[in-house]
Amino acid sequence: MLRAYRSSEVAAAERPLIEAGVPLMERASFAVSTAVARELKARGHRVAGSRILVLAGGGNNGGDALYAGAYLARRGAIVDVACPAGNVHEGGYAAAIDAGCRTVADDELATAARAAGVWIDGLAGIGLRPPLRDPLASVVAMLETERATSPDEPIVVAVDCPTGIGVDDGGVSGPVLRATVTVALAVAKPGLLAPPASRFCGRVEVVDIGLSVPGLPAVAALGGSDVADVLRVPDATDHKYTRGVVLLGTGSAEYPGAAVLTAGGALGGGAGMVRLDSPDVASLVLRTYPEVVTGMGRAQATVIGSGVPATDVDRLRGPLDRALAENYPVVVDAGALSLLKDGYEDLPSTAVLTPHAGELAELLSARGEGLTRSDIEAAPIRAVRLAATVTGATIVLKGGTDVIAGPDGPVYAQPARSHWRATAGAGDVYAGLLGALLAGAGEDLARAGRGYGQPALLAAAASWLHAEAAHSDGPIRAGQIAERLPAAIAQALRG
Ligand SMILES: NC(=O)C1=CN([C@@H]2O[C@H](COP(=O)(O)OP(=O)(O)OC[C@H]3O[C@@H](n4cnc5c(N)ncnc54)[C@H](O)[C@@H]3O)[C@@H](O)[C@H]2O)[C@@H](O)CC1
Ligand SMILES: Nc1ncnc2c1ncn2[C@@H]1O[C@H](COP(=O)(O)OP(=O)(O)O)[C@@H](O)[C@H]1O
Ligand SMILES: [K+]
Repeated sequence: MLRAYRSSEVAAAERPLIEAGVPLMERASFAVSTAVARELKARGHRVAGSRILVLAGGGNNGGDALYAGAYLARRGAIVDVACPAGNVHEGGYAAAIDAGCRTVADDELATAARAAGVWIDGLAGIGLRPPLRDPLASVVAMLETERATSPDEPIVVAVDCPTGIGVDDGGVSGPVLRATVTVALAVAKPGLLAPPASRFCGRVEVVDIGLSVPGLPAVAALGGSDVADVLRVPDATDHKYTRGVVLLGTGSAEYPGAAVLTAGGALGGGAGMVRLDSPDVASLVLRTYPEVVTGMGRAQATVIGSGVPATDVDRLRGPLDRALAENYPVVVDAGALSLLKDGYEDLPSTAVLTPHAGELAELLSARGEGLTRSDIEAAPIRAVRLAATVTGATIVLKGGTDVIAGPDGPVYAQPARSHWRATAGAGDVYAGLLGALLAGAGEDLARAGRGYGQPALLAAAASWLHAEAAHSDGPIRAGQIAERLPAAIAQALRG
């Protein structure tokens, strides 16, 4: 699991170590120099003879970059050092000069940038309060143009974070220096995991510098082994009912395929049994999935709304109210989200809402929170937290990175592995899959009560599996994502 902590929490955890003389900066800069060497080697280059540009701001982030430059110069790299902030970390600068680095004047920066195959971005780290001010703002804008137009794009290694991102809120409010790889010191930071900032980070590598940050992370991203920990694997005592029954109120005469796709998601996600309560589309679903049972009945999780137009959702009130009354989990997707615009003031965390940004904007405005779709896309962490607080429910904001929050606990940010996933019906598969994971835990969730954080964790696990199943180098259909879910589950369980 990648765990991200806010800059104030990192700074508080650092303080006693720094006071005790623990050489955090030496460790950080050594890790950065190792990352640079690894990037060079991966492209068939050696450190000796490579041209490297150190971009050093006036804070400790600049210090890390300068000491890293000194290590690399001692290994034979040709290292230029630019300090465009007007001030500089003195110890780091002295070490760099001592190791043979060359200082670049401000008017030589563009030329030095063009000549270097690697840029080390130490302009600002967790001490930055965006938006970036001049002179750094213009320097970053110039470097970004240089990077984007260069025939040989440089490898940009960001120290701790790409300069310019909102480290704590994941926002982007000015120029940002896009990274190839971000070397996160000790722990990730929210902006490294959550969009839009995470889109500027490249690969995120967390390096151990002997600093641990206590408490729950603000943002987390599950890996395969975390998913394996929460999956319910059947044993000799299980039968279809204990594994979890998913009831689907999905699909309609207008969008019949959504019922097929949610059923595929639930079956592929390991449901013990799938029941379908959508008479209009039952024969279509049975043609693809004869395993599905039609009609109402007991279920440990309910999925409603996928492929049901808002004009036809009244029939879903029954299953929704029953799930809420019995405290069983319910996934509220697509058209069914419109049911929540009136009433349903205080939902439990076992109600999991799966909007895209447009649907979340509509839901929030119906609840008196005037956020537009673009406000939500600019600040998804804030939007899901707000929506979870306002509704009491667990929120899955679907997109290139799924951003998930319950009424408390961390926000989960689960990235797509391929953007070919953005295809019609992929969300229906997700809703069915999530239904299966929730049904597997349904009895426990029903017992645990309203504010329990597990639904958000299960939604994050569903996002990981969905991303894995949708991983593709070319176009993929939603139906194929459903078919590949069993392999994704097996992959998580293999570790
Ligand atoms: N505290 C420590 O000893 C350690 C910190 N580490 C490094 O230190 C970094 C944090 O260092 P600092 O707290 O010195 O801060 P930073 O170096 O991240 O940033 C502060 C600098 O940015 C400038 N700045 C802030 N907001 C700005 C804005 N909006 N526009 C333009 N300039 C702006 C400040 O004037 C200051 O020069 C971490 O990200 C990490 O790289 C590591 O060396 C590990 C140990
Ligand atoms: N840019 C993107 N890259 C990867 N996945 C995406 C992107 N945008 C959306 N997705 C995913 O595609 C699916 C779309 O779901 P949704 O908007 O409900 O569409 P539909 O109703 O057609 O299924 C979600 O699982 C979402 O996470
Ligand atoms: K940086």
